[in-house]
Amino acid sequence: MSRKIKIGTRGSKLALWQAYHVEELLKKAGLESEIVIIDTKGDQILDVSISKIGSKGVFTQELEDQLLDGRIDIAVHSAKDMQSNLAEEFELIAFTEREKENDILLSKQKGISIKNTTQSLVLGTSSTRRVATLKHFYPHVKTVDVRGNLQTRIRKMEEGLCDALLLAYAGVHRMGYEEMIAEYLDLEEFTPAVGQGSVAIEASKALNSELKEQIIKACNHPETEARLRAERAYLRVLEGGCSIPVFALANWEKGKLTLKGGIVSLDGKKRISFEVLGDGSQPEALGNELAEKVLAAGGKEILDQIKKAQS
Ligand SMILES: NCc1[nH]cc(CCC(=O)O)c1CC(=O)O
Repeated sequence: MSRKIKIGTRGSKLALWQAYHVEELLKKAGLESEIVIIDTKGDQILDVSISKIGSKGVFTQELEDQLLDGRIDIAVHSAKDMQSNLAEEFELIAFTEREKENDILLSKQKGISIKNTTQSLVLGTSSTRRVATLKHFYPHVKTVDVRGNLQTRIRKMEEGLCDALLLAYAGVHRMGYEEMIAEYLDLEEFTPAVGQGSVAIEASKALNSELKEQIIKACNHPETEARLRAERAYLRVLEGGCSIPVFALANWEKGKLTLKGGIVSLDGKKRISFEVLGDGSQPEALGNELAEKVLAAGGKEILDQIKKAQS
């Protein structure tokens, strides 16, 4: 009998949901697995803004160490938390079927909407993309930095820190708070972060190729994969970590991929966005094409400004 596949994950509730999700997909394909919880540096520094400590690898280093020495076979992540450039030894081998990509407002108050300009509204978020997008489209909305897991954020909201939280639908859905969703935000305005809504499976390139193929067959959703590879190629050119307000969303229609995405300046004054259309079999080329367009249209200046402000 073959041995159990070891799934490495962080210990947060959202991370565990993702690991159980992958375990379930493997099980449906007849593959046995076990979950190995790994503590990362990022889990220990929750009170400091990730953009201040540097996003690179704070949630992934310890998982990658264990991938390399074989203590785990795969590591499971929110696809959007994965940096665009992995170290040479690793690869993303599968992306689970994506769920709704939208950002949403979560609130206990009735009738909350960012479109209502007659009411003052304070939103809790810690994402530079969301703050800059609000400044651009909804300058009347105020924001306040809120950190921690979803449960902690909801508690802070209840204590009066903000009227609503601005979050990804996917995480809210996975944690079971859908009934508190007050508004779904428009994908044209709040174009999500690259990868939002999908779970990525990372492996060492040295992973046994037969096992790798079995895992891909069990967990990978090819349309989601094509969409995410296009988005991630875009992110790679922009060198965007989670602290840079870039956004991109690919869609799949009958073998064709559309990719819309861009960048917004931190003050919200400039927002550049394009849509490109290409062949579904060449997702990376499409990502590169979008990046070229965005950079040439002023994205380069915005990027340089942001890097200067954050250094
Ligand atoms: N940035 C943190 C993060 N990473 C993944 C999710 C949610 C799940 C997902 O988008 O796949 C979240 C929460 C959020 O942005 O609201």
